[in-house]
Amino acid sequence: MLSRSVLRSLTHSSRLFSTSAARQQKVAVLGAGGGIGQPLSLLLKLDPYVTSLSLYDIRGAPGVAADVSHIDTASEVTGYPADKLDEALEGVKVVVIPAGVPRKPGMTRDDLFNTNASIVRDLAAAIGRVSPEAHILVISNPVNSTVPIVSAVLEKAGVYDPRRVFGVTTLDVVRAARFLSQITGSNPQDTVVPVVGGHSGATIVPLLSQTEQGKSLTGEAYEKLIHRIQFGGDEVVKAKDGAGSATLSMAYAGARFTNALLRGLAGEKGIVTPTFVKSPLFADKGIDFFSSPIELGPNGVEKVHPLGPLSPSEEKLLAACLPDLKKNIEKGKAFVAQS
Ligand SMILES: NC(=O)C1=CN([C@@H]2O[C@H](COP(=O)(O)OP(=O)(O)OC[C@H]3O[C@@H](n4cnc5c(N)ncnc54)[C@H](O)[C@@H]3O)[C@@H](O)[C@H]2O)C=CC1
Ligand SMILES: O=C([O-])CC(=O)C(=O)O
Repeated sequence: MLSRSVLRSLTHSSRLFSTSAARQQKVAVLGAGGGIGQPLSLLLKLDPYVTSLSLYDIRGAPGVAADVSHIDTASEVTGYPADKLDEALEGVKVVVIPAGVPRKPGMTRDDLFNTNASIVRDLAAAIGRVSPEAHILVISNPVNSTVPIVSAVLEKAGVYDPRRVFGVTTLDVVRAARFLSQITGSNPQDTVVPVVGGHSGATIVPLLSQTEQGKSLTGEAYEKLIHRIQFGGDEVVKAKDGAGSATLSMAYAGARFTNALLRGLAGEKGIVTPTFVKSPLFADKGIDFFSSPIELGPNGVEKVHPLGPLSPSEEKLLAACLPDLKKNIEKGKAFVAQS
């Protein structure tokens, strides 16, 4: 079991905009014109920790910015067209990246690599040049590879701080809470499931044994729930039938993670949530990025929490996760090495 205080923190950190802002920050969204970018920009406009919102896309960001800017919260909103990336990044403390193509039915997240790897690489290079101290929140898939890509680009540029690069895996946590609560009848807001590993299929490892509501689930009910959490993205891809993947639930998850980070940066204590970061947990197996509950603070990552005791089923899930994750990470690194 994770310690009581970590579990309490996970619960506390699973609220969107739960407190009033102590310190505010400039936030940029790269890919703001897209299916995730638009509702994410809307939700960030509502976040009291955001003082200024910089919306960039190769298509449509000024229009989204004009629209969102009419909402009656205090933050300033500016839209930047394709040729104004550097301006969009000036002075930003947090950059959220949902730029890139989404899946269509029949595709894996890894099938997006060929298009999205270079998009993310080029955006990371611009961040490294213009706002090297920014915290970078990567949504673009495949997250298991795009986070190593961003990290390697910053490393090449000599500005890498592993405490400031995050893969956003919050949607897995959101789905786990929702799907489990549908079975148990619990309130999803109080149903906090640590989800660790990576963000695709078998690399997504939900730790139901560590939750009050999930620990007694066994047999077919357990197997079905694990499958649903691991392949929740496919449900949406199938239902959208060629029109993309999760956008609205992802915008919610992205806004929630951004808010958690902003609260940590502002000095709030006890902000703990899973996110895919440079991690020592499986570094001895050559896997140096991993998602586990992370404590967020003024410098970004303050503490990487261990996984805690796993059930025999979770040990099996972890064993299946690690080789896939290793391949995804190595693919990202190799891409930058060859660029
Ligand atoms: N981490 C996660 O849990 C999730 C990740 N995703 C991923 O998020 C990404 C975006 O998904 P959607 O918003 O649905 O796609 P979308 O196609 O609706 O939007 C993507 C946006 O990125 C923009 N874009 C492309 N190249 C760009 C560049 N170089 N600079 C700035 N903007 C650029 C496009 O113009 C478009 O507006 C996909 O890779 C998807 O797989 C989606 C859901 C969940
Ligand atoms: O399934 C996809 O391609 C988008 C995604 O990452 C998710 O919804 O978890």
